[in-house]
Amino acid sequence: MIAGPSDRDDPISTPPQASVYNIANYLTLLRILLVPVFVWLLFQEGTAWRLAAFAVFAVASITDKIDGDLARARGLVTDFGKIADPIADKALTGAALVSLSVLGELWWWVTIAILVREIGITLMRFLMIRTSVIPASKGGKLKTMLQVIAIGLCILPGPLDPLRWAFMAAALVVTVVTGLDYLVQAWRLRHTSPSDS
Ligand SMILES: O=P(O)(O)OC[C@H](O)CO
Repeated sequence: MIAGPSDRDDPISTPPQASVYNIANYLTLLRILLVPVFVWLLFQEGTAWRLAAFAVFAVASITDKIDGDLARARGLVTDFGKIADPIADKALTGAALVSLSVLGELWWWVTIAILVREIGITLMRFLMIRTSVIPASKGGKLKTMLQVIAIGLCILPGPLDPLRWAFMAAALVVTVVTGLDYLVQAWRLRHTSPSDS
């Protein structure tokens, strides 16, 4: 959930790396493939479908934790994983947020604020990919964990409102703050010559 193949604090990529064809990256791809399944289930009517959507969302979220642990334990951290892992997280949470807003169960402004941050940081990572890879920070992982819990609570049927909105508010705040932190990190990387470090 909050850990991924991208779990490394050093923003500069250093070879040699494991092959990209490894179990951790396959789990990341599985997470992406589960997104349309999850969305389809979410749009079906009835409590059973809701619970099925929640189950798929939970499984997909758990692969995030497993792929990160595997990558670290088996030395499978790759630049591909560092980029693909946050994208898989964003595909899952982004699809969930948009779906909930389309269904009228979440304010659009919350979804848009989170999407702007997520897409913006992803674009920034791509723009900087030639010079450095900015991996997920601890704050970024906390953000994903809070988003997953908040979304999970929104998916679940039942009277969970105070809890739902408390987690969604916390997720929103951490999403914005970590986004600003990545921007500062990127600015520093661009304005620090190799001789300065
Ligand atoms: O905040 P980001 O963009 O680094 O994403 C964090 C990842 O989703 C953690 O797995």
